[in-house]
Amino acid sequence: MSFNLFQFGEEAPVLIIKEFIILPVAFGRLTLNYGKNTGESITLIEKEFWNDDNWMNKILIVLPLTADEFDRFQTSDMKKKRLVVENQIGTSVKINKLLARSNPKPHFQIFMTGLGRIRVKSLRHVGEYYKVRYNHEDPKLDVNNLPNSVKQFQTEAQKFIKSIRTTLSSRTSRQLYTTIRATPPELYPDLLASFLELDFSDKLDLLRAIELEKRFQIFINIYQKKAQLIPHEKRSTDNFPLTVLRKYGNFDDIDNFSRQPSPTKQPRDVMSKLRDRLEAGNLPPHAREAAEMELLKLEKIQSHNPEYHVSLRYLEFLLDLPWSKSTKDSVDVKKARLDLDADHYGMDKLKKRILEYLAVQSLKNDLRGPILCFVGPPGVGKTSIAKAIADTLGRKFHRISLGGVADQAEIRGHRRTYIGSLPGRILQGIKSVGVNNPVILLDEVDKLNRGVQGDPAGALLEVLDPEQNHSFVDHYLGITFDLSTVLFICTVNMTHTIPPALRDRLELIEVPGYTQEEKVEIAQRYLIPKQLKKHGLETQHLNIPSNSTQILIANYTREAGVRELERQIATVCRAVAVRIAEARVDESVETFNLDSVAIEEILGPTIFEHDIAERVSRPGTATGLAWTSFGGEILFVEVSKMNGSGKLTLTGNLGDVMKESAQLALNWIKSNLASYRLEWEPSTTDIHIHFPAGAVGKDGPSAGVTILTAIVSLLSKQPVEPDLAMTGEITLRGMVLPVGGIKEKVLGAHRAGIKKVMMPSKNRKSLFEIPKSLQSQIQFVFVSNIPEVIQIAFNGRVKPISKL
Ligand SMILES: Nc1ncnc2c1ncn2[C@@H]1O[C@H](COP(=O)(O)OP(=O)(O)OP(=O)(O)O)[C@@H](O)[C@H]1O
Repeated sequence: MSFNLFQFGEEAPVLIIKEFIILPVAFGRLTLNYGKNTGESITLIEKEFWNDDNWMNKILIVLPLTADEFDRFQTSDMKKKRLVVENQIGTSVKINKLLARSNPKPHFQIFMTGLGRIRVKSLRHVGEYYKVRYNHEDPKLDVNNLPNSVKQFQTEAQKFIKSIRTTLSSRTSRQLYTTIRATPPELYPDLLASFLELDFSDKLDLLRAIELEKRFQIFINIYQKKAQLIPHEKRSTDNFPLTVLRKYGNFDDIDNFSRQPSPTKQPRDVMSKLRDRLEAGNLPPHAREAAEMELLKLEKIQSHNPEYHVSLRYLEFLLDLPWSKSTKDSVDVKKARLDLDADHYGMDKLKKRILEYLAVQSLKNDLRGPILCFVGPPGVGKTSIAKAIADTLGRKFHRISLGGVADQAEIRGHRRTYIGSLPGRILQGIKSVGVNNPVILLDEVDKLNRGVQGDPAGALLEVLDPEQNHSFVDHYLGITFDLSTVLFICTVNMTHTIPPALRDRLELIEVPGYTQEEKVEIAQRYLIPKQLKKHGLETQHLNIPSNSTQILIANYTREAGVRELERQIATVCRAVAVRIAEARVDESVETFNLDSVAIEEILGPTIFEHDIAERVSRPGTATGLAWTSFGGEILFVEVSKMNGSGKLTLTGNLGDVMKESAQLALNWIKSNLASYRLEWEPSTTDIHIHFPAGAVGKDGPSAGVTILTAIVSLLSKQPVEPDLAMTGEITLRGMVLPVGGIKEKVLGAHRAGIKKVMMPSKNRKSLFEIPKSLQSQIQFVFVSNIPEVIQIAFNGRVKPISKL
């Protein structure tokens, strides 16, 4: 995946949704049913919120589209999807409550509060849903220079509020006034509109009105249009607004608004509360001094001054930080061993290293030491084992995803002089867990980007360096905060993209992909019980025998880890939950046995077919093995020739090293044409080599033997042996050199149904990494030069003349 260096703004998951709007400062409730068209939204909510302990602190973007735009989005490719959503206006929201229900059919209920308008800058597909980068679109109202529409609005709004008030209890009406006072004036149209039953198009006009003059005018038009719908004689009576007032449900929710201070009057109790907190908090001297200074400054600023809010937010953040709150460690290596074994199958090497680490640190009575970094494909349990470490130590856990971060301010905060400045993610995380010694997982450190906004890896170095991190300065906070008691753990998918200076500080520990047998064990022991519990099912409700788990793994997933498998098991559990909920009426609930027929009924026909033999049945194609950040995978190489002038064309998003391998292969063949009796006139023939799946970037020298085999296959008109996959680097003189990632490649080959793997002789020693169960299912052949490659790839059907 590549990132544009010039993408600014924050990133958050996005719910792209047809004709549903939540306005800033409004409450909204959204019901998401499990259905064909809601798969992406459901996965988003499950992964980003339901399965994440930190969901309360996350931002969701709700992006409303018209029916027309939505259809266009659904039916187009990624490029066109981007055109549909980029530059659109949406709302950033905070989810207040999330309910998963299975009655009458499975659905999520999401209760949320709109925070502000945003403009989408760019769209990114992450697995099965989308994320957007966005900018805030919050122009402020200049109170000294009000546009005309705002003045007109003030009169209309007063009428409106007065009439609403008569229909409300005195308590609710007080709350309403508090809410209005607490809302910045530029958001008044949104606030009042949230009390009206509005059409989608009216709401959309209002949402998309960034310019304030226009926004106020739109509200006035909407309000007046609503008023005209009411018969004249009723209009003058006080109950007019009731007829247009939305049935708002729980009016008490309005209380939640009142967390902001009044923009027109400086509430005295805000100051005294802050002072009380300052006195009660056990702040170190330098933080106390900074807080006192800020408090003095705040007392002097009028509350309608924009500076007031900036200063108040800063002070609240400073006081919220857990300067002296920490949890007590319980480092007990025996217990840690049991805890890790209790939720994680296998992973012996990793567990051993973690226990050693804990043992050493407990002897030193200090958890400072090398920074552990777990390396492996997605879904192999890197995050969940880090969480288990936190649990066994009795520490709080916080995860920070760094994928695609290109701005050092994400780590170290913005200086307060910036409008909308925020603290960095490290301190935000520490604030959210409420203690200063959590385990912080820095996820996807290998996907940090260097952007125009500074180098985030440099900032991270400071965070991780034990020499420096006791006096870490976040630009927003402006004073030092001691990070030395935080236990940092990093995860990466691949090592070569970790910024080099950072790699130096990390102790890399490999977490490899799983074999089919290991996956069955993980599913039977952990994933199935976990999902049953999550869906409110008992073991007597659903039986998944291990041969059915095998079918799920082989036919419905293709991954190195077990994340997709867990998702498929969750789908099965949901389907069974529905059956049980429906069956309850006549009270007979039998154990549901998941056999192959039931699997197909619930999950549909097999997703992955083993079609390799068919793909390589024609001359000119060969199957290679590649190592990617998702684990090992098979990779096809296709070659064709045409009349021309001896040109070589390479397609399929290749890196330079891979292009060089192709050139090497071709040159070796040119110099050995005669001895293999290959039909080719280089000066009048063009050769085209293509690597399918052009969207995925490919590089490295290990495809050399595969490219060579595919070309020989084309020129000799002989198909390559079916069920054979290969890897190895070639040299111009015909040698085959060893390559890396053998274990992942072999696991990938096995997943794809390959029966025979050809690899360089020098890689023979890598076989010890491969589980015994796999060694008996795959035949390994070793080669040290190109003639041997050709001999094995064609099973003796292509031979050099000299050996005839
Ligand atoms: N060995 C294992 N035993 C039990 N459960 C496992 C094991 N490995 C993975 N899992 C489960 O698989 C799921 C996915 O794991 P997790 O999210 O930790 O993967 P990850 O390696 O961190 O992936 P990513 O790199 O995408 O963040 C979790 O529910 C985890 O508990």
